[in-house]
Amino acid sequence: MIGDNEGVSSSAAEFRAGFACFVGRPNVGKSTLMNALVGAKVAITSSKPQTTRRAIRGIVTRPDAQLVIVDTPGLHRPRTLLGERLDSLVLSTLTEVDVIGFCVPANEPIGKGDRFIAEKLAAVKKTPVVAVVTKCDLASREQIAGQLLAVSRLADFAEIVPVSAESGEQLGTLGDLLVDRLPESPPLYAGGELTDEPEHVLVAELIREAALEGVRDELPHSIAVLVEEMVPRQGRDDLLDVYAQMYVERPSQKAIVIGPKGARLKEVGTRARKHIEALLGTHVYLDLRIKVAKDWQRDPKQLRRLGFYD
Ligand SMILES: Nc1nc2c(ncn2[C@@H]2O[C@H](COP(=O)(O)OP(=O)(O)OP(=O)(O)O)[C@@H](O)[C@H]2O)c(=O)[nH]1
Repeated sequence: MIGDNEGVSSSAAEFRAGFACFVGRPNVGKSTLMNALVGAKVAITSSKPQTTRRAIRGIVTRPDAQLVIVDTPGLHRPRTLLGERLDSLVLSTLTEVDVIGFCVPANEPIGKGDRFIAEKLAAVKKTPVVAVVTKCDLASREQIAGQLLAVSRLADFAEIVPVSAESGEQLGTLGDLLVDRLPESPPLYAGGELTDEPEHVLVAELIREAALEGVRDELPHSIAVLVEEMVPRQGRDDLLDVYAQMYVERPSQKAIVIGPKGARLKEVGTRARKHIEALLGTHVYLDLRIKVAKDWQRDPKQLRRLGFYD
């Protein structure tokens, strides 16, 4: 008994906890990687670039450590007001975390975008950077070796590790490399918690993800979802009414989302509802409406309304 207690107290003293974030140009697999490490779906993923707009935290709790992962939007050159705000969000995130994972895919040559980010990271001197070569399941051994070498020439990284979120290869190693750079600290969040995003934000993200499936390339940047109300149905403890508003920028986009005779919007609603039910563990009635908010990405007032604060 005494031996057990000693074991607990000595491991508690070495417990590490802190924050990590993944950066990289859009579509390199940051969200997928975070989900694979956390083991649950908390950040949305899609094959379209720049679907992630918020710093969503996923929490990995192990016997020896707790890693809180902040998922950042793709770092890119500002084009719209929304883009500028995203970039300042990313840069402030970088100085607040204990370790940064810089993601470069194994199956694409290093380009201007990667160099742009590597330069930004070099300027954030106080945070160690682990370079992560992602999507290794899509590349040959030679390609991976070449990419590791090319990445090592980009900047002076603390470590470079090849991984695949798809096959799970080297995810444990990556976890260890990140944890090694966390300070000694008791856990920051209670066990079992996977994310600290408010529920309505996660619900809005699930709806947006459902709406993005199978639509044209320009649409992702133009869709925003606001969950206006989530209330238990009167007299029922197993049913939640969710009222959500989807915004697009142009009437033509509204028509795409709605589809012929409303078929697409109905599909989006059904898909989103299933994910929300899985997230919240209750039956859900989803009231989903769609509105045109002209050029909302360029309008500070509308941006604030949709949750993108200065
Ligand atoms: N085969 C394979 N595909 C992957 C892997 N990781 C991500 N992907 C795919 O790559 C695409 C982009 O992944 P995301 O995780 O959304 O990329 P992201 O970097 O978070 O993208 P943004 O949110 O746009 O910045 C998706 O279609 C993923 O399924 C991997 O390890 N292997």
